Amino acid sequence: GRNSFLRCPNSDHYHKPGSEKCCKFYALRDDLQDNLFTNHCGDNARLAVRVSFHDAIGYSKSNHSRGHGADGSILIFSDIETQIFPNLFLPPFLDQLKPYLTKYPGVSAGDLIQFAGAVGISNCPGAPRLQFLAGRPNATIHGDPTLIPSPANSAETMIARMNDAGLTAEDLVHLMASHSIAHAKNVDPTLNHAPLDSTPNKFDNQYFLEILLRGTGVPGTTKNFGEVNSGMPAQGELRLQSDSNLARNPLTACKWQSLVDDHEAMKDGYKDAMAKLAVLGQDVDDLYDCSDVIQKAPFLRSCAASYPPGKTFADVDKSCSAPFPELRSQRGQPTPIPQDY
Ligand code: HEM
Ligand SMILES: [Ca+2]
Ligand SMILES: [Ca+2]
Repeated sequence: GRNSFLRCPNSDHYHKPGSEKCCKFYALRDDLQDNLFTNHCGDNARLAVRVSFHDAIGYSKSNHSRGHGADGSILIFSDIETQIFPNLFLPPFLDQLKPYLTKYPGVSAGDLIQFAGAVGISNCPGAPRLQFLAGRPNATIHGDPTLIPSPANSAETMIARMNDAGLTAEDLVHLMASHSIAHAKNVDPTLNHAPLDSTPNKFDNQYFLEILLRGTGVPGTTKNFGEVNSGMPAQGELRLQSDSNLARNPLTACKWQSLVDDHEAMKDGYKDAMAKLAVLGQDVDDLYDCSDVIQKAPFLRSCAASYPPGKTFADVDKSCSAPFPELRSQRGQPTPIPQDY
C-alpha cells in the first residue's frame, strides 16, 4: 500500500522500498514534462518517441560493431549518427535533450532517451504506460545509421532488419502504432507537419484503418522519396510507402487488420514491443525497474477506428482473408486535419 512508500530526498515524490535509485527520474520527469513536452502530445513528444526507436534499432545480433542498441549513441555520437538521411533533421531536437544529461549526472544517455520516449508518449491520450528500466551504460561506439529502416523499404526488408535486431514481424506491426501520433516533417519538403493519420495527437486505431484506405493522391508535391498515395490527401494526410507495404503484405496484413478495432491489443502490443526495443543491445540483468515513475496517459474513450467522413468499407484495400471488422462512420464532410503541434 501507499504507506510502505518512502519519500525521495528533498522531494515530494515517493518510491517503493529498494527503489531509491529511481528518485532522480521523478525530478527528471517533471522537468521534461514542464519544459520539453509542456505536458502535451505534440512535436517534442513525437520526436522523443522517434528517437527512442532510432537509438535502439542501431543494433545487429550478427555484428556487434555496428552499434550497441539502446545506448544513447544517437546523443553521444550525434555528430556521426545525424550525418545520414533518417537522422538528418534530428539535431535541433537532440540539442534540446543534451542539457538534461548535464543537469542529471546520474542519468545515462541511453536511459534519458528511452525515458523521454516513455514520458513523451504518456501525454498522448490512449497510449499505454510503458515499462522503464534504468541503468544503461553510456555508448562507447556509434551506431550504424544504415540499420534504421527506410520509408521506401518493402515489408520483407523491414522484417529482416527487425529479425536481425532480435524483434519479430509481429513486434514491428505493434511498434507501428507509434505512427498514430506521427507527422512527416521532411518527407515532402513543402509540408512541415503532414500527419500520418487523422488524429496525430491521439494514440488511437485510426492509423491502422486509414493506411488501409485506397490511395487517391498526395497532400503536397509528388514523387517524394518514401511517399505513396494517401487515402485522405485533401485532408492533408501523408502516407509512407513503408506503412502501406506493411498493411498490405501477406506476412503482416492480418496482424495489421486485427488492430483496426482493438485498442487494448494496440496498447498492449506496443507496450510489449517497446519493452523489447528499449533494451536492445543491453544486459537486462544489470538494469533496475523504475516503471513507477511513468505516468498513465489520458484516457481515450474510443476503442475502435471509425470511417472518416465519406469513406466506407468499399474504400478499404482488404489485405487479409479474415472478415473485416464492422466499424462506425464519422458524420459530416471531409475537413482538413487540425494542426496541433
Ligand atoms: C520500421 C519502419 C519505420 C519507418 C520506415 C519509419 C519511417 C518514418 C518516417 C519517414 C517518418 C517521417 C519523418 C519526417 O518526415 O520527419 C517517421 C516519423 C515517425 N516515426 Fe517512424 N518509421 C518506422 C518505424 C517507427 C517506429 C518503430 C517508431 C517508434 C516506436 C517510429 C516513430 C515515429 C514517430 C513518433 C514519428 C513522428 C515524428 C515527428 O512527428 O516528428 N517509427 N517514421
Ligand atoms: Ca544506439
Ligand atoms: Ca492517431
